[in-house]
Amino acid sequence: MKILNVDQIRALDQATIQHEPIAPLNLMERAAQGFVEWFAARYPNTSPIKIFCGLGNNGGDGMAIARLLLERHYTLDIYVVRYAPRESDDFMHNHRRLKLITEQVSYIELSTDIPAIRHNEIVIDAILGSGLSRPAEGIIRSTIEAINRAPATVISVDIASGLFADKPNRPDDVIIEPDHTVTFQLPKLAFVLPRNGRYVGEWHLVNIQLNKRYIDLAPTPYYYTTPHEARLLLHKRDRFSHKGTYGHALLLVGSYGKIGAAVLASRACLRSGVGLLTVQVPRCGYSVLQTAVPEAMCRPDGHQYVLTGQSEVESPAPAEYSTVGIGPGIGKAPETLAMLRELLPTLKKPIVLDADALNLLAEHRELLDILPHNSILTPHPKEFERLTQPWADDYEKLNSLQAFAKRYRVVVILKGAFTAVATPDGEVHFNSTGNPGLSTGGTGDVLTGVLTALLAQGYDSVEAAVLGVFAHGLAGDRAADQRGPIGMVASDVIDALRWD
Ligand SMILES: NC(=O)C1=CN([C@@H]2O[C@H](COP(=O)(O)OP(=O)(O)OC[C@H]3O[C@@H](n4cnc5c(N)ncnc54)[C@H](OP(=O)(O)O)[C@@H]3O)[C@@H](O)[C@H]2O)[C@H](O)CC1
Ligand SMILES: [K+]
Repeated sequence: MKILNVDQIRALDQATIQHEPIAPLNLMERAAQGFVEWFAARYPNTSPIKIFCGLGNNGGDGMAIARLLLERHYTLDIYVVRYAPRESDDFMHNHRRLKLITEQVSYIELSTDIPAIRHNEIVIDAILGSGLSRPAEGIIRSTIEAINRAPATVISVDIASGLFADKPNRPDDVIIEPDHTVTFQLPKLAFVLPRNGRYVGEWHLVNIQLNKRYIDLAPTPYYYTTPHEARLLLHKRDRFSHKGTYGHALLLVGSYGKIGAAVLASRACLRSGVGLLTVQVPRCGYSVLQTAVPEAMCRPDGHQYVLTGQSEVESPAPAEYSTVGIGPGIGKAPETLAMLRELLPTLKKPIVLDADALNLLAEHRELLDILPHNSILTPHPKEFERLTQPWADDYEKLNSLQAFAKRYRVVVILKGAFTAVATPDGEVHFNSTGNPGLSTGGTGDVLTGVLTALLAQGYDSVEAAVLGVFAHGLAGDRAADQRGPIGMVASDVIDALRWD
C-alpha cells in the first residue's frame, strides 16, 4: 500500500471528485460515514462524546460526523474552535446542516470557553487535519492542551490536530495525543515514524474509495506492507521439489558465551524453509549446536572461542553456498574481523549481515565498499547510527537510511515499530506486524535466520526482506497472543513462524 504526501493526498481528493465524479460534499459525507461506522462498531454504548471541530475540511468532517452521531442517538456536545474568520465551503455547508437538527453548538474563542472534560467521555478531535500549515497557536493551542490534560479517550479524525503528516514538527509544538487515529484510506508517513508514537496512538484505515488510478500512478518511495501484499510474495512449493530445491545456507554465528544466538538463528533458518543448513561456530559451540539443532550440519571453526573462518572439517568455500548469514553472537575479535575482510571479496551473491558484523563494518568502513550488492543489513537504530551519523529527527533518519541503501546498493532493515526496509532503489517499505514483545534478546538472531533461509530459497533481496520482516513480526504477534508481550522470548517467535 502506498504512503502519499500531503500534496498528493490533496490531488487524490481532486482526482476522485473529478473522475468518479462525486461532489466534494459527498466525498466528505463518505469520509464522515466511514468514521462513524468505525466508531459505532468500537463504541456501541452511548458514552458521552465531546467533538471539537476546526474551520477547514477536517472541521467539516467533524460537523458531518456530529450530525451522523446524533442521528444514531449518541449523546454529544459539539464545539467549534473559532480560530480564524475564514471557514471552508464544505465546513460551512455541514455547519448549516447540523444547525438544522440541533441548537447545541458551542463556540470556543477564548480559553474560558473550553469545557471541562471528564474521564468517562470520548473526545473526537476534528480541529486540524492534513491542511496544517504551521504549528498550533492561540486558542487552538489552548484547546489541544486542555484535551491532552483530560483523562478521556481521544480519537483524532484523519490525523492528530497539530501533527504534520509528512514533515517534522518542532520539539515544542503542541499536538493532540490521541488513543486512536482514524484516517482515510491510506496511512500518512507521520504514522510510521517512532517519535510520533504518542501523537498517533493506534491508527486505523477507513476506505472511502478514493480514485484508484491516481493512487496506482502516484510516484512515492514509501510503502506500507499489508498482509495481502506480503502473502503475494510467498513462493509456492512445487510438489516435485526436494531439499536441493530450497538452497543450502551457511550461517557464521556465535562466540564463547553467545552460542545461544547461533542456536536461535539456526532454528529460525530451518523453520523458514531452507533446504539444507550448515552452521560454523567456534569449537566451544560444537556440542551445543549439534544437540540443540540436530537438523543442521555443523562445521566447527578452528578456534575454540571465536570465529576465524578456518575449519578443520572439509567443506565447500562460503561462496559455494546459496547464501551466507553472518553476525549473531560473533563478537568483534580481531580474528573475526580478519575473517570478514577475507570472506567478503569472495562472495558474489547477496548475504545477510547482523549484529557485530554490522559493528565491525561501522568500525572498518572500507568493508562497506566490498559488500556483495543487494546484501541485507539488519541494524537496530543504534547500530544504524554507528554506520551513519546521529539524526535530528525521524525524517532525517529516513533520508539517511535511503541514502545509505542507495550508496552501498544494499537492503537495510531498520528495526523498530513499523520496521523500515530500505532498498537500493530508494524505496522504503514499512512493516505492519510486530509488537513491543519483540524487544527482547535473540529476536534479531531469529530474523537473521529467517532472512538467510529466504535468500537461500531464491527470493530476491527486497522480497526476502519485506516478507521476512512481515513473517517475523507476525510470529511475534502470535507469540504475544500465547505468552503476552512481556513473557514471550525469542524461541516462542521461532515456534510461531508459519509460512502459509
Ligand atoms: N482525501 C482525503 O483524505 C479527504 C480528506 N478530507 C478531510 O479534509 C482534511 C483536510 O482539509 P483542509 O481544509 O485542507 O485542512 P484542515 O482541515 O487541516 O484545515 C486547515 C485550515 O486551517 C488553516 N490552518 C492550517 N494550520 C493552521 C494553524 N496552525 N493555525 C490556524 N490555522 C491553520 C489552513 O489555512 P491556511 O491557508 O492558513 O494554511 C486551512 O484553511 C483532511 O484532514 C480530512 O479530514 C475530506 O473530508 C475527505 C477526503
Ligand atoms: K484532527
